[in-house]
Amino acid sequence: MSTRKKKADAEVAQAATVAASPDIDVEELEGIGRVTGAKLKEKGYYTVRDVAYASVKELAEIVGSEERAQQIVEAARKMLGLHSFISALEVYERRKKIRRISTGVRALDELLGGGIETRAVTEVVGEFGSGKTQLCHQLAVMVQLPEDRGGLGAKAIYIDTENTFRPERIMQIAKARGLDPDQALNNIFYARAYSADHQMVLVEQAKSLIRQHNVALLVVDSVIAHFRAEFPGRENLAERQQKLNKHIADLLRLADAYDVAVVVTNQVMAQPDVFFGNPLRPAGGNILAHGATYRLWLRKSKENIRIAKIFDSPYHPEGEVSFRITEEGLVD
Ligand SMILES: Nc1ncnc2c1ncn2[C@@H]1O[C@H](COP(=O)(O)OP(=O)(O)OP(=O)(O)O)[C@@H](O)[C@H]1O
Repeated sequence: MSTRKKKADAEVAQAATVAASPDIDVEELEGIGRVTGAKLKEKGYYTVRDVAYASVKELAEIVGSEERAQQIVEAARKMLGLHSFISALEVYERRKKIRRISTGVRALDELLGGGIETRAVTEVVGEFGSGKTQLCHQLAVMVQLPEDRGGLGAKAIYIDTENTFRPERIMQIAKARGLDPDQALNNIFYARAYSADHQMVLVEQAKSLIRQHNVALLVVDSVIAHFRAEFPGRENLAERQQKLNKHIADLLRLADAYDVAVVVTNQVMAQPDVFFGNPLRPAGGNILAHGATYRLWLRKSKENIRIAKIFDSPYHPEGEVSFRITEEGLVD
């Protein structure tokens, strides 16, 4: 395993442990030592979270020095995934490491600045039949192509929540792109998610697959279906949003730590205030809006023509392009 993957692995495992159990005993903190752990507990700092938000000065009185207190606070914040400031240069360097997967549609790639990005969560939104699942199938093939043909020579993981995955369609698209259809299927790890909890567990399991294989794409089609079904109505909205928020945060962490492109599809819902702009809005509202790095809206035009538009992106000018869905997949 490469050092990069090992480091990512450790960070994600840590974050996952914390997410699963937010009240981790302060003694679990790396390098804390039993004596210091006991002292902290004596003074009321029982959990990693207590320490992460503590004042360095107050902790210094317990652990003996400000330097040691600072180390402890930083370790706790790291364990909780509470990253602090980084330089703008580091932001720039990180952005340079982003890789792209071609969608197979030149106009769409141009709109996306070269293709679907790794280290990001791309949300594909659209009405029934707008082509969301078709795009996911196509990407699961495109990622396998060599770099000079728009791919990353890598495998894909496909989490299917509504039983819409069609291996025959993958074979068709693979063939059209010059890949061996059986091999193309073999390069896709597939799982059907039967509930929201199962879906979240599958994301955990996806991490170990990514560690073992060269995976550069994770698809969740559709990301919100189980959450909507299990937490219906306004009375369950808070719980649903909270759970969905955790799921999206987990996907974002995975994308960033493992240099993977995460693509989630989302349904659109009618909104009550149809007189103010678009009568439709993506399900899950702000959770996905804040979580997803990019939002791509697909719309059915006439016959097999589809319109794609990016919205809510800090990096891209809003614009739209059209493409077709044919036997060969998505084409210009
Ligand atoms: N082999 C094919 N040849 C041509 N067009 C196809 C083919 N397979 C699918 N399509 C087109 O794709 C459409 C289905 O798109 P897709 O399943 O991606 O929609 P979706 O946005 O995922 O919808 P939903 O929300 O229902 O899952 C079909 O209606 C058809 O127009």
